[in-house]
Amino acid sequence: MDTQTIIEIQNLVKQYGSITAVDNLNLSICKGEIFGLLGPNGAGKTTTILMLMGLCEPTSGSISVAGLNPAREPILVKKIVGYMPDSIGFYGDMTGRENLYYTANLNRIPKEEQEKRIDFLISKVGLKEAADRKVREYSRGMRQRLGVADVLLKDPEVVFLDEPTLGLDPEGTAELLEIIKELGKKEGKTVLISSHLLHQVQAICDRVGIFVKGKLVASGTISELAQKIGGERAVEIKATPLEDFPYNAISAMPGVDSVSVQDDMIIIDGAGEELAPKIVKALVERGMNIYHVKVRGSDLDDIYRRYFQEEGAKNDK
Ligand SMILES: Nc1ncnc2c1ncn2[C@@H]1O[C@H](COP(=O)(O)OP(=O)(O)OP(=O)(O)O)[C@@H](O)[C@H]1O
Repeated sequence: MDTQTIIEIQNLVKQYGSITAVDNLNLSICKGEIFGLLGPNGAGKTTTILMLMGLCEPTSGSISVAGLNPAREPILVKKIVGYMPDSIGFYGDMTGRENLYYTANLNRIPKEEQEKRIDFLISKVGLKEAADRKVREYSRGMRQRLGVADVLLKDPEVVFLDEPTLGLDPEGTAELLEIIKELGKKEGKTVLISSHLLHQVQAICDRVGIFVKGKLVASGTISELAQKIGGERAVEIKATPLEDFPYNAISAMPGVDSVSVQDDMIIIDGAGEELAPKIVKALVERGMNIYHVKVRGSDLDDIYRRYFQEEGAKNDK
């Protein structure tokens, strides 16, 4: 990945009266990175995105997007960023293609480029079959895919997606996530996704930032966050036949504190990420069938839960 910084946020604060929506945010995002802004409702994600686009003025602090200051140069910033809000408005009585032409004209994309670009994007988001149907007949998944095409029309360097998969069925979600992933990996676009759907974010983001009450309480890759918080260091395994499980051999492994069985799950306390492959190897060598392996604390759900517990505990003091 190109490690050139494209978004730089320093000491950013946004206050609405007595509410501090964004509280001293510092964050750098690299070109081509897919970054997940995570947090519950009201954590300050949307306010941050609006300030990055120059649609809302910071109370204090500084922002640079591709070298531009969104508060002072909002028109230039709007040329290089694309924004897909959580509910996108399309004209229902126009077709998907017509809606894209409408946006292309609004964005002053030269007429001679419009057809090629729109055809390309329609096929990119998998709407070839549906492009000439009225948008009011579209499913939510199709509308979201049209939304991605709409955002990409002006070929933005940075794409902001607010809760892009909200309300989609699993198939629609998987398709949309694949499209988003390609934006970063194949096209070098920088993508910021605001979401509270952790598994989806985990599947496609290079790094995530966890927001709680306007504060960025942690940021990094999933494994960095797991390390920072000092995971539970337990490995859980489902393997059969359970009676063949080599308790003594596994208990004797350096680092293992204890081995126990909870329902049909074997829990190996003390064993972290490093020991998991060795344990699996030992079981396979003994002819066991493995159905499930998880290093507890390494999952974004665990990390998220623990950050919230920590922040809750601080606020209770
Ligand atoms: N225009 C506004 N006027 C007053 N308060 C606002 C305004 N916009 C946001 N807020 C407040 O700022 C805080 C952060 O809101 P924001 O919408 O940025 O959070 P969010 O993390 O995006 O949440 P959501 O997931 O619900 O969109 C909330 O307390 C919200 O009520």
